Amino acid sequence: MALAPLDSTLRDLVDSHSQSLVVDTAYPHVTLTYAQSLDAKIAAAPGKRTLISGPTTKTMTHYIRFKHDAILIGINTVLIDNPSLSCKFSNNVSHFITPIIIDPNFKFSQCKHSKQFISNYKNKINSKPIFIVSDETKIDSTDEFIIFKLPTVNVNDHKQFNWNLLLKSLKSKFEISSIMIEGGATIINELLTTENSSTKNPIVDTLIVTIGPVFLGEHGVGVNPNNQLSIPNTTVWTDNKDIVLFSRFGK
Ligand SMILES: NC(=O)c1ccc[n+]([C@@H]2O[C@H](COP(=O)([O-])OP(=O)(O)OC[C@H]3O[C@@H](n4cnc5c(N)ncnc54)[C@H](O)[C@@H]3O)[C@@H](O)[C@H]2O)c1
Ligand SMILES: Nc1nc(=O)c(N)c(NC[C@H](O)[C@H](O)[C@H](O)COP(=O)(O)O)[nH]1
Repeated sequence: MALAPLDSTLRDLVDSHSQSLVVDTAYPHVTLTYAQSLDAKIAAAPGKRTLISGPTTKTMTHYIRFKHDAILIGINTVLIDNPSLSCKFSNNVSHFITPIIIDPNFKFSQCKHSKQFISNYKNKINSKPIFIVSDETKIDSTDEFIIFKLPTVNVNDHKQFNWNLLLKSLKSKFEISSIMIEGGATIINELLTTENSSTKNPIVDTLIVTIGPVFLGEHGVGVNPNNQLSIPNTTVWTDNKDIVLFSRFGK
């Protein structure tokens, strides 16, 4: 289905929040963006794809994709939502975004749905997807995707990547200068409280949160970072349905 027209104020806000203030850095520009309910849930229940935001902010999401080299999500979101991870916004030119999936144990091998983003690569809609897997995983790149191996540490029996190493590696190995991170909950919670190890600023440069006019209740999947967190430099947009909060988070 065609996207709704892009609201011009939203376009200006995305433009002013998508540029790196510091260009010469070892890190890509990181935009963290997601849609949440009024009770800070991003899905109605684990495993349930849930529409929270409306058509105007959906167009904004695709415009944000248009402004970034890559889109990163966690493997659970891939398995639950079967996302297209493509950019449907075009300004006479198409934008080939690179899907990046965080999948230390390569759970993607258990994927039972149609793998939309792989078909999109084969149909020349996306760039070739990159899976980030643990360096202990025995899987190699194929003609459908790139396997990129990184070391992990064990935290509560989970293999954990270091976000600083991961983001710097994406820039140095794949020339990714800007990355949009869409979730899910685990990744959002981690990134909200991760520092850039050189500057000690938040590792996220820009935060864009869409709030839909709905409560999703106690079974919902929540955004709840470990620590208390104040959001600096905020600007708010609304169309009297959704509310979008923009922040130059990392500065
Ligand atoms: N509303 C929104 O904007 C939005 C956006 C994306 C996803 N979602 C929802 O989020 C839910 C999924 O969230 P979730 O938390 O279960 O899954 P997730 O998509 O965040 O994936 C979590 C998995 O990613 C891997 N991972 C994450 N951080 C890692 C790290 N530092 N090192 C190594 N591996 C790491 C692990 O395998 C982990 O189990 C789904 O219901 C989806 O619909 C909502
Ligand atoms: N903006 C937004 N509003 C929502 O109500 C919602 N549930 C998501 N969720 C983001 C999640 O990552 C989805 O899986 C992808 O947004 C799927 O979108 P695509 O198929 O890639 O176009 N995002």
